[in-house]
Amino acid sequence: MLRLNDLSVGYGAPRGTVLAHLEVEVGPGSFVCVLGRNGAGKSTLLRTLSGLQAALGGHALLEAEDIAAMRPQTRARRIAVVLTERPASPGLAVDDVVSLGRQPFTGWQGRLTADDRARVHTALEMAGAQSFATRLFDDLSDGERQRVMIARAVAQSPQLMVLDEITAFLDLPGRVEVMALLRAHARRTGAIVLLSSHDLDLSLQLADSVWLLDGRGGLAVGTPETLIADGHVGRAFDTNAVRFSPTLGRFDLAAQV
Ligand SMILES: Nc1ncnc2c1ncn2[C@@H]1O[C@H](COP(=O)(O)OP(=O)(O)OP(=O)(O)O)[C@@H](O)[C@H]1O
Repeated sequence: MLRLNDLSVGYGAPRGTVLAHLEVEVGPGSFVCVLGRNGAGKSTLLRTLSGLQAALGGHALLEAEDIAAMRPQTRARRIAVVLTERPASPGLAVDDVVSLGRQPFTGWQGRLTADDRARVHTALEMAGAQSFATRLFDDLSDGERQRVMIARAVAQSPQLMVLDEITAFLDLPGRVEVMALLRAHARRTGAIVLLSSHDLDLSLQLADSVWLLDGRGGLAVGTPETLIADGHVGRAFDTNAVRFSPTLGRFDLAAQV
């Protein structure tokens, strides 16, 4: 269970609070999409939930344990984070990079057990990265690297997986495939998967639950169906040029454009 308990996130002055007093609970096995326009606060929220940024107030609890107070080793075992930044991995082959996902569990020598190796193998297959497992990570395309980082997170077998705009470099079939595999991973392992995305259509089709940031500091939480029907999606994304149609379930150009 992930619980946001009166959580406020943001920065010092001048930007200050981005999202305030969040109260949300997520059960195991949920695939949650975090949606909102540019600057709404998706990355700020996900960084805070990953323990990479201090909260301005309140707590984020994973299985009742405050994420901010976890020892780095504990956090590394329980939370996997995938960001769009490219980690430089000079000289490392893809399977070495994915094996790093097991590092929080290996002893001080970092030796992989047969179980660790099996998890790495399965993760590479799941993420569709098996065919380039022996290549150098730094030689891969952006989309291929993104799959490797997903494989590393899967190999880590975390309770919470946080992925920030990771589908940005993937082509359309790749995005569908990756989001579907993350949802299946959540269901199969009981992990909570939190993914921010600008892929509104796909997210609304695949998410168990959506966290919709309205860009004014508000957060609406619900199933895609309820958020669409209640007009939250339109309020968060409509502009003079495009409008979300709840009946069609997609954006249309506004009449005057
Ligand atoms: N390091 C920072 N210091 C101060 N303010 C920041 C910092 N990073 C982001 N912000 C501000 O916080 C707000 C939320 O930014 P954030 O990056 O979380 O939005 P986002 O929803 O992830 O946007 P995008 O879709 O463009 O990636 C914005 O107003 C942004 O300018």
